[in-house]
Amino acid sequence: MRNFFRLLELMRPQLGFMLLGALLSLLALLANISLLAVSGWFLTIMAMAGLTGASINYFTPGAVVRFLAIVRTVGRYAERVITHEATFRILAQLRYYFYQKLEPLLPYYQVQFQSADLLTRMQQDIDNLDNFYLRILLPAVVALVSVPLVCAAVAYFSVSLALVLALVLIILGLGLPYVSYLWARSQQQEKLNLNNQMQLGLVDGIFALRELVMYQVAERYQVSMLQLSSRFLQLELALQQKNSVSNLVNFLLVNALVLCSFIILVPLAAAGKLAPEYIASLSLLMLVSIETVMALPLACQLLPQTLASAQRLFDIVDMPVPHFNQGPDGLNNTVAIQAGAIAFNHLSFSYPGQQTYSLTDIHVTIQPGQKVAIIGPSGAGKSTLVNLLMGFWPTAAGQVTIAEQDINGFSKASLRQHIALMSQTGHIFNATIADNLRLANPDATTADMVQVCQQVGLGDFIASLEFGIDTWLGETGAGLSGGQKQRLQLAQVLLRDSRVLVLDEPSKGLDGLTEQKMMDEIFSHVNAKQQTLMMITHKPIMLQQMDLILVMAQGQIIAQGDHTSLMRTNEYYRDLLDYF
Ligand SMILES: Nc1ncnc2c1ncn2[C@@H]1O[C@H](COP(=O)(O)OP(=O)(O)OP(=O)(O)O)[C@@H](O)[C@H]1O
Repeated sequence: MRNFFRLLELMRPQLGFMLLGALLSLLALLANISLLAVSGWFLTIMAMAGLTGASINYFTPGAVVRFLAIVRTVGRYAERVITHEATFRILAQLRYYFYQKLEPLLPYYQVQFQSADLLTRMQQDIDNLDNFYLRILLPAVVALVSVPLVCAAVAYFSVSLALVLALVLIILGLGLPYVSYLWARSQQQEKLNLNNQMQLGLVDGIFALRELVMYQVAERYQVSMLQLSSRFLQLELALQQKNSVSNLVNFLLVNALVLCSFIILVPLAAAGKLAPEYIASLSLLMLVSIETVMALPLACQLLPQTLASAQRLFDIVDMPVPHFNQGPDGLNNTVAIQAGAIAFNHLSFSYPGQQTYSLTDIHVTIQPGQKVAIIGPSGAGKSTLVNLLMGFWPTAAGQVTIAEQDINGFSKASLRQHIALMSQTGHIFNATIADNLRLANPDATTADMVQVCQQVGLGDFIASLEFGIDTWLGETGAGLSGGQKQRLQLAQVLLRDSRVLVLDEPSKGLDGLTEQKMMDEIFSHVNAKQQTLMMITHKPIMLQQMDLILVMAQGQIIAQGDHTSLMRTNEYYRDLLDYF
């Protein structure tokens, strides 16, 4: 129930729309019930007048019927508009809220989150929450108000009929759905789990399609997906069958209610305690009064599923947020990042939930404008070091400082404005080359973009394309080769014009000539702009041009110096270069 109230609290800003929607819904429902009841009464008195030849005023009832019909139609239309407006606003607000909560957690909990699972949560679970107002709260509120009103109106004519009506409505609205829920609970749960499994399997399968085909396991994958899918269909069928049984009981109860109304009302009319024209009116009212609770079975069915979706989303929201102790996005920070030295002061770091340290006692200072290479075997901690500089994780033991200020205190915005990172796992968006470049610098002109593409060796390729830099790239840059993707990411970093460039193996996989040209361009760019360069690389041609080389192994800096001195004095460095 805690999730129920948390959802209510989240939706509070849309309370006005929600209440207006409920009011209109109630109005349309009551107009419909009254319309049928008044019509029944009107038809009866008209028939009786026809039989007896009595003259009656049919203008007033006719006008009332027309008025109720208009209220019902307009009310239903307005109700649809307002309740859908409220739902869309709620959804937009929930999406924004959950994304805002998720964003600061993402680099921190990268290992725990599975992208397919996150996708399901952010898309399907949030979509499931749209049921909460439209299909759960709204019917419940409407039933709570309308059932007592309709029963009170019937009690005015016959208390016993009102009691029978109340009993049937409670059975139809709550009893029957509860029994159906218990009956189908385990299958519903299994269906939900299967649905999640299918989504995860499908997303993983699509991402890994090439590997599945390559390792000849695509067929096995298809069979496992088919098994899940046929079990899902079996469950759907079983649930539909149960639903049909519940619909049958529903139908029988409603008709029994109408029969009951005749059994109670006819003797009353015979005894002169009820005007006979009310018999048809009240019987029709019985028939239509089930509309007050008609949406409750679905609400009961959707409630557990919606609360389960809310729980999955709140599980993310409730994860402890890494504490960065952020400062304001002030000018001082910007000035400091632009001009200050970067220092790692006895920095040790372990990833959340890990027992071992990925970095141990890193102690080094990088002066503004210095070109620094970081080398070391796989798993040495090179990427971790640059990720800490980017502020992706808060540091606990030791410090990373810029101009002697702890970066935990810098705002993320000012840190990322002045430190540009080209990581190994950069993402190319499903957009044009120009759109991808503008992500890095929204103010870049076409000339800037063309120039930077030339610098990274993409000039000829882009010139050969029919639409040039306006060429659409497809999902994750499908229209580019691996090397071209890498160069496009480098172009983004250069276009960003930051004070510090952090490049994680920028020339990995490129042929010697392209690599040489690209590196020359990077160095002349960095020299011209007096930028600080930190580069993870193993390429000797680059190492020779670096001011400082940090040799890392098992999370430590085991040697540092320039290429010539390290070649002369450090055997590990020489072996490492031979190895690469
Ligand atoms: N998100 C993470 N969660 C937990 N452990 C991690 C995470 N990222 C890296 N590690 C661990 O930290 C250690 C250092 O990893 P890191 O990626 O920094 O090495 P690297 O030197 O950059 O390796 P490579 O050259 O292969 O990219 C490794 O033991 C790795 O398993």
